[in-house]
Amino acid sequence: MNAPAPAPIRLVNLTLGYDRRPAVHHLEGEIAPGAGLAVCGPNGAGKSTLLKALAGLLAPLGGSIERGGASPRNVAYLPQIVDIDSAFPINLRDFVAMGAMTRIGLFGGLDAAERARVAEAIETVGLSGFEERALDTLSGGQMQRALFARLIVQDQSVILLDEPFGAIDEATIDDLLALISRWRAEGRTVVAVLHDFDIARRAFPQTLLLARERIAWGDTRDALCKANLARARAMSAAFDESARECLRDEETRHVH
Ligand SMILES: Nc1ncnc2c1ncn2[C@@H]1O[C@H](COP(=O)(O)OP(=O)(O)OP(=O)(O)O)[C@@H](O)[C@H]1O
Repeated sequence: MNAPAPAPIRLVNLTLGYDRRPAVHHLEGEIAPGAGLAVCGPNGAGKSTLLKALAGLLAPLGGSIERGGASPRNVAYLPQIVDIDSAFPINLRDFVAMGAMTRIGLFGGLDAAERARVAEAIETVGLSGFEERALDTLSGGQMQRALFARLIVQDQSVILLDEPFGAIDEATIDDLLALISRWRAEGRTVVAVLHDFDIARRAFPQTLLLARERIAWGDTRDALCKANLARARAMSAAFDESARECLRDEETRHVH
């Protein structure tokens, strides 16, 4: 694995947001090495925001993410498909090879070992024969497979997936879930934002149910129980988008 010894990722009183407006409040928890964690919750709950922070793309407004010596560079991050530019003029092989960039640099050439790794990744996701195809000619499911092939080449110990199964068919979902189990069997940590609770129950032992704050974090079946889901919906509906400051911070300030 292209990574240092695994350490837990600790979220310490973590508050995240944009332009000082909090989107996720006071999150506490620990993601153990090798964990399979689903992040679920209503629209706008802060799921993608949390993933961006775990990927090192968003600095906390408060609190911290402790990585035990690892850096965000040791994380492979798959953004939501809407945020990916598939019109980029590149063929599938070169796109998958971009996963090797942290090892070889932006303009470094691929040696034989890296080329073999790229070919194997393409085969693993079932896209052999598509190597020369332009990215913008791939179907949605094929594009998702290509993105997973790039993650294989990245070879990181922590893999973050933002809604990896939107608009793809059952067969592709099954293949990609098999890949996720393989990653976990290799000791990698996988954190995935999921809207489909059945997939969370099937493939992710742990779930964080988020609605701007932590509603539940633990065994997936317990976290996604009816009572918690109802609470998440109510919290989300009650959230005041115009609130510029975190209410709990305000209260703490008044107490002191
Ligand atoms: N770049 C941004 N600038 C300002 N506000 C943002 C930005 N990105 C997200 N937000 C706001 O942060 C909050 C959380 O958004 P986020 O995308 O994390 O939610 P989500 O749980 O992933 O939602 P969904 O299920 O709809 O994808 C929302 O209120 C959103 O409008």
